[in-house]
Amino acid sequence: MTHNHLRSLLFRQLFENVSSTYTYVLACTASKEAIIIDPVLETVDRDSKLINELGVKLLYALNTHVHADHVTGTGELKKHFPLMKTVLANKANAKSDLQVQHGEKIDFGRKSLEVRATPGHTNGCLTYVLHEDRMAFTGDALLIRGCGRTDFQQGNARTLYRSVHQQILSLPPDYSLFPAHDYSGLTCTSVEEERNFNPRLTKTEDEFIDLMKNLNLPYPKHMEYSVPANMVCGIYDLMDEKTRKTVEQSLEEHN
Ligand SMILES: N[C@@H](CCC(=O)N[C@@H](CSS)C(=O)NCC(=O)O)C(=O)O
Ligand SMILES: [Fe+2]
Repeated sequence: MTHNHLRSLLFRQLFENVSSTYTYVLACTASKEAIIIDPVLETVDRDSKLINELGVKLLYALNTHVHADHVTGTGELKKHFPLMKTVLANKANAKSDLQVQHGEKIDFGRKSLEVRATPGHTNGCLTYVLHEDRMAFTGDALLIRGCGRTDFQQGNARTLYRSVHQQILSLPPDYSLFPAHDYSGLTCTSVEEERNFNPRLTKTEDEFIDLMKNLNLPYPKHMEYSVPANMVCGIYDLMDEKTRKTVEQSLEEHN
């Protein structure tokens, strides 16, 4: 007799349309233990309601990195789910309940995420791999047909190129890849697609570095307060006063 129902995954991809961020809820259907990846402050109420409706128990809120373009929802989520723990990479040098590093596992029920360090967009960028469901959550290291920029925080194009090739595109070709953002309406991709069609990562390392130097993108509009807010996982009490006031004000304007 098989027990596949005991190993199955409950999965939701959610979208925040101001920052074009994807948030993911994953739960083990057998135990109902769940995690959330990259929640956004503005959509915490929506996401909390969904988690309650699904009847799952939220163990961890994982940030793939210290985001620069929006404030993480992990701090506000703690108010809804007090036992939940915030997670960031130890290399992020930030404040979180748990600091994880390359090679560690994050378990929820019968499911286990492998933590892979994929620096280059920031030093603390992580990719979370769920091998048994052949999925990986790449944050801003690898975007669909793109990649994270390398012109601020601790960005380094050579490091990013190596991270993506060694830790993400080296996964089996059928693995599905889920990024932290998409700006063109695409929702997910696969290792095979990105190996063949990623216009940046199919270049040589030197060509990639040259291309990344010349992107000329404007800085994210909310970077000045998003980075310090995310360095403390979006927890108001841990923010300096100016950051807290700006975050509160921007949330009021949103609501
Ligand atoms: N316009 C947005 C910011 C867009 C941006 O810079 N996105 C980042 C990911 S969020 S740190 C990025 O790496 N983009 C790569 C690319 O090629 O677009 C805003 O103002 O918030
Ligand atoms: Fe980012």
